[in-house]
Amino acid sequence: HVDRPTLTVPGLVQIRDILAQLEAPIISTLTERINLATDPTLYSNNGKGLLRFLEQHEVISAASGRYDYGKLEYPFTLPPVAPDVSTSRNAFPPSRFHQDSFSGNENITAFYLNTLVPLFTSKSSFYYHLDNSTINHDAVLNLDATLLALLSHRAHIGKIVAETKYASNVTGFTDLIKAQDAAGIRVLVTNTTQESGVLSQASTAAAAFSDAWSKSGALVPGSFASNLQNATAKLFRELIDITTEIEVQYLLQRLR
Ligand SMILES: O=C(O)C(=O)C[C@]1(C(=O)O)C=C[C@@H](O)C=C1
Repeated sequence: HVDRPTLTVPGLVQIRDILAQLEAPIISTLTERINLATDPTLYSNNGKGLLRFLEQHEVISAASGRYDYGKLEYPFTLPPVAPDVSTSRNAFPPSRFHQDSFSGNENITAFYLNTLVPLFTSKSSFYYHLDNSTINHDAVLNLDATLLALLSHRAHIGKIVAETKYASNVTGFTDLIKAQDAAGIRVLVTNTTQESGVLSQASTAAAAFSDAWSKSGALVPGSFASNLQNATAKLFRELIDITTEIEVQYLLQRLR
């Protein structure tokens, strides 16, 4: 992969801005999805139907370059991008992005199916059908696909968080990487003050979105605001954990 471009990662302050800017689109999509009635059979067999839907869409997305090297977008159903290998002709100095082989998408899918989908309890739909059916598999799956892609992108920003943290503490990380000390790396990348800020901003955004939907005249059940708040809290707690795992796995492979 010598022909891969040399991509330099931004600093931590800028990357945290990028993470913060993804909160509104994520909670906006969650707001739409939580207001559609859900047929649970859509997610049976470990989400087989959802994954089949994703695969058809991801084939089209891949053709437009969505999952190319350095996009920080990773498909749920297609083969992963090959990892980088450092050689003397193709070196990876600190701050140069180094593709690893880990994907957090399996964790994201499991969380989505087991924790988030059960919170999609709306009985009504904003699609009006003359037969009074609230079922709209395609609209539901499209929002699932949009939301999953956003969650995956957000979590995989962890790869560049990891790179920039490595670049600012090369000696500290090198020994841990050589020892393949995942627990030690996890301690070094974790910042609980930052986590609290992320969670509180997500909570503020969820309140703003439920407010805006109600004030804009959308049809919402009485439990909408608290359901959205609850789903958002669970979602961002999990996103931070998966982002952290992606950071750790990235660093374990950083010196390859
Ligand atoms: O901002 C960081 O330092 C990150 O590593 C990102 C992030 C997050 O997912 O938002 C993950 C782990 C840290 O404990 C704090 C925040």
